[in-house]
Amino acid sequence: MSFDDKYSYKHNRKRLLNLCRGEFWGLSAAFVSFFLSTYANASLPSMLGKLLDSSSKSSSPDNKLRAKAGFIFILGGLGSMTRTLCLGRIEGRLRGSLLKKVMQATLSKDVETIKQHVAVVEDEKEGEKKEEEKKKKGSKAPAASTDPSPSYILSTSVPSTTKTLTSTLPSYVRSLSGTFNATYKLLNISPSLTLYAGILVPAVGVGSVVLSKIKGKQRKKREALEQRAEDIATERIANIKLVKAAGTEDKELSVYQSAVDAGTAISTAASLADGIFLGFLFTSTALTLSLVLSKGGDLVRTGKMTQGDLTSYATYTFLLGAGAAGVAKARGEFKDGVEASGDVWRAIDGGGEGGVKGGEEEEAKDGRIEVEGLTYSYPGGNGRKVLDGMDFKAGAGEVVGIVGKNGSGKSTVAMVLKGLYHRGVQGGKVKVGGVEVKGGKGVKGVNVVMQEVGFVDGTVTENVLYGREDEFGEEECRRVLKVVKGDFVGEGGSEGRVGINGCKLSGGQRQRLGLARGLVGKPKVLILDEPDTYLDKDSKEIVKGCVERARKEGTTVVIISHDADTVRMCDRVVGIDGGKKVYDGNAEGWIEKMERE
Ligand SMILES: Nc1ncnc2c1ncn2[C@@H]1O[C@H](COP(=O)(O)OP(=O)(O)OP(=O)(O)O)[C@@H](O)[C@H]1O
Repeated sequence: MSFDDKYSYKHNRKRLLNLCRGEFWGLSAAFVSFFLSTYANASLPSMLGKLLDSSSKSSSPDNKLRAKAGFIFILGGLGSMTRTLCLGRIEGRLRGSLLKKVMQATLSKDVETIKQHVAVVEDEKEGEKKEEEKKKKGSKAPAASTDPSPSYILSTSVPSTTKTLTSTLPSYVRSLSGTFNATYKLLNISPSLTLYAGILVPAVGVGSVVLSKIKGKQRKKREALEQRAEDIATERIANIKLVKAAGTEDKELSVYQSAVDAGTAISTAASLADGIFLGFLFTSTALTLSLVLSKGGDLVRTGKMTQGDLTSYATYTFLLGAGAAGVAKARGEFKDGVEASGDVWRAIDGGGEGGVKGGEEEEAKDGRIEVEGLTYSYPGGNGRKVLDGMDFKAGAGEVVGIVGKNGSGKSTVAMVLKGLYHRGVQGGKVKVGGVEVKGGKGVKGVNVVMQEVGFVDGTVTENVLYGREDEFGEEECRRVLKVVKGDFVGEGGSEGRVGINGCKLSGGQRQRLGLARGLVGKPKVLILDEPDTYLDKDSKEIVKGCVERARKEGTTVVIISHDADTVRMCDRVVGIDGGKKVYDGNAEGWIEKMERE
């Protein structure tokens, strides 16, 4: 079964309905209250007719009838209230549970898969073209699946999935039962008059089929456009400094506006189709009602029908129209919701890509690194070999530099060593401390300080010990902060907050805290990816201090750097070009080679 077959409409609907299983008691209560309110709704027009007949026939009130009417009014009110309450609670619970599952699945995906989303968005236009071509050729292959961003799934697809179950589906059932009930009552009160009301049925049927087809097509386009607009907004806001510094606010606003406008144009077309249908329904209902009332007036005048019956009849005619419109609307919305749920199921299943890391990482026995014939292509990167049979070795406790031009593959080696990139590995062997790194599983005892140090909104201590809080406490934090002279940080010291993504920190402070994080727990291997980018001349001494400290602790240090001073700290240097090792020797030799070239 292919990936697209798995997420067919039938599969998505089955999985959506399966969500009900865990909500048996809530749904049972909602069903009972739904039954009560439907019963009250269905009885209301006949009851009103009876009240009219009773007050027009006699001046003394029919208390029994009034009590029955009062009971029905209260029953209907209570039923509606309980149904709304039950469904609202179920909606909240289901949404919460799906949000958690999507987030869990997103966090368990590998870095390469999450990064790939960017490429999918960029390829959207290409995808649309291919789809058009497929249609022209009459191919029955399933439509290419779009890949919404995790944030779009959390903010849009999950709520529309749960609403389909707790709002659309009940409206569908309510409208359907309302339509059947109204038809039954109409036939019961006057079969001859029902001929007139029957005019509505074929018109509504044809209208609903046409409308749901038009809406289905528009939904797909609208979703893709909404997602595009959200991605643009997220990216531009995250890069607000870039936008402001370049003074491109107006340009970015117009890019965003055209994405929003494209979505609005589709929504307008969908609303127009909805509006035409509902307008048509209103006119045909009004026409039918006027026919019913004029013919019914004749029947009342000739004594074949009471005024109360005619009132009930007119109300049921109206309810039939409203029920049929509700069925058509809910049917289209249900289809949309089932399709939106497909994004949620794909996200929860991990979309067949990446995957959850299984089990504990094995501890490195020592700091040896052995990379043999490593070949790597980025997933979605057109098969280009970023690493092409790369060899690299480091002995325990050695300080080795990985050097080379921009884009030569240095950071990719670091990510593979840490076990963060694995899907793109096409060949070769990677071992750290005698333990093989494979299948997205890293080796315990390897710390990496990334080129862009990441932060979460919390204190300095929380960020330095990030992910290791169970193993280490404040004492370890103080020790590593001292090495990087990190007692500088903010007003609150190590208890001061760094802000969302460390927005309160300077570039140099970020890098120093990154280095401190790298030293936590005296790792067997420490990988430093361009640790000196944001540091001034004095602060570069901090990298030196950090490397010396690691050396003393017997840690193998891998430094990726372009800086000659940093490279000189290394015992040995490995040069890469085009994903291949082109140099293995001392630092001075490499620096001379660079100067010659
Ligand atoms: N997600 C990705 N998808 C496709 N190609 C990528 C991706 N990330 C990086 N690359 C490509 O892989 C190559 C190696 O990138 P890498 O970051 O390893 O280089 P680097 O040597 O560390 O460069 P720099 O010195 O500029 O940091 C580059 O040509 C880059 O364009």
